[in-house]
Amino acid sequence: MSFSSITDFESALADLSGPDPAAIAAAAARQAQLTKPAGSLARLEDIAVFFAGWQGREKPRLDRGRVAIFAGNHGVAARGVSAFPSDVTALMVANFAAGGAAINALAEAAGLELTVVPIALDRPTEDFTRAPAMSEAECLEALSIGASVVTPDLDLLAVGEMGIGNSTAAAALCARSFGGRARTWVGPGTGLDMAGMERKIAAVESALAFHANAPSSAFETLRRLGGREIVAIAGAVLAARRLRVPVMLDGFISGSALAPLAAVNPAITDHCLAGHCSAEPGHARLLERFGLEPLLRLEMRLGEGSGAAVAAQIVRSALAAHDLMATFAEAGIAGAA
Ligand SMILES: O=C(O)c1ccc[n+]([C@@H]2O[C@H](COP(=O)([O-])O)[C@@H](O)[C@H]2O)c1
Ligand SMILES: Cc1cc2nc[nH]c2cc1C
Repeated sequence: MSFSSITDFESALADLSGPDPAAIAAAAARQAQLTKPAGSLARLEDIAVFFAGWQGREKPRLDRGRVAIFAGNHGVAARGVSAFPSDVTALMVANFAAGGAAINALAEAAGLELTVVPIALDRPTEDFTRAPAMSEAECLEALSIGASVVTPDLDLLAVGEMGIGNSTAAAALCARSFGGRARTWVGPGTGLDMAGMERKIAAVESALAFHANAPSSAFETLRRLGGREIVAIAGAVLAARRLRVPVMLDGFISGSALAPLAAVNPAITDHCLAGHCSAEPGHARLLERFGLEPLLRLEMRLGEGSGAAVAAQIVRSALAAHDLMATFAEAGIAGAA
């Protein structure tokens, strides 16, 4: 899937297919027959049925899962809104390639493959407090780059990001999409002190004022306030929907990619699970807006797909129970009276 025009993007967002009702019914019926009191595996049961619906099979699988990490640099970082300098983005991309980052260990532990996609790191986006972050062509290109990591053989796509300054973009995207004051969406990111937080709040406030009269479409919000890695996540999630590949979201920044889309069509998160709730304060608020209950609350705030990779292990447990447990009939046990 690629996005060669804004219309391509808008039609994909307007025309979201649903899960397979027959597979959902078959998986739910199987859950009801497994040797346990009805509902006792609770959300593990829901996860199995969710995967059945999107994969279109009674017994869903997780043979091939991919973590896709997108990386981008941000003009707004020059405003002192991160605890780290922008060159750390490229250095961490090199670390992902060398196998030394947290996500390398966590993807390996979860049995997921890892794809790292740096996007024009030597060309930071414009400072969105005084200009649109990207041109239309740049935004479409980032959407298509995101879509290109999704292949029909995937059983799960986990989305992650790396980009110094991108929690400022995420806060701006959420505020513009869902309303609320800048300070309700801004948090410490990589570890800002109080003075840094005030600069970050001021940057988000300036951005909201600068773009206040711009069209409120999902594309314009992404283009004006997003970053290339964030836009790529939006493209990947749309492509996954087209191919019915379930998605595991990561933290605040990965989720913020869907805020402008959800403001237009809330069904965009229907094929997504929230892997965890990050310590970044805006994340809990964002998940509430999406109506998603996170699988984990470990107070992580790393990004790079780390929370999504850990949560994939919960999915493995859910699918194993669904696939491998005996039914009451098979075990010769009478069901509930
Ligand atoms: O996933 C999260 O919720 C999360 C929370 C705080 C920071 N991060 C990561 O830290 C970077 C953004 O933080 P900052 O302070 O540079 O805006 C970016 O590379 C993210 O992957 C990620
Ligand atoms: C070291 C470092 C690693 C990261 N991984 C994702 N975001 C990050 C930000 C920093 C600063």
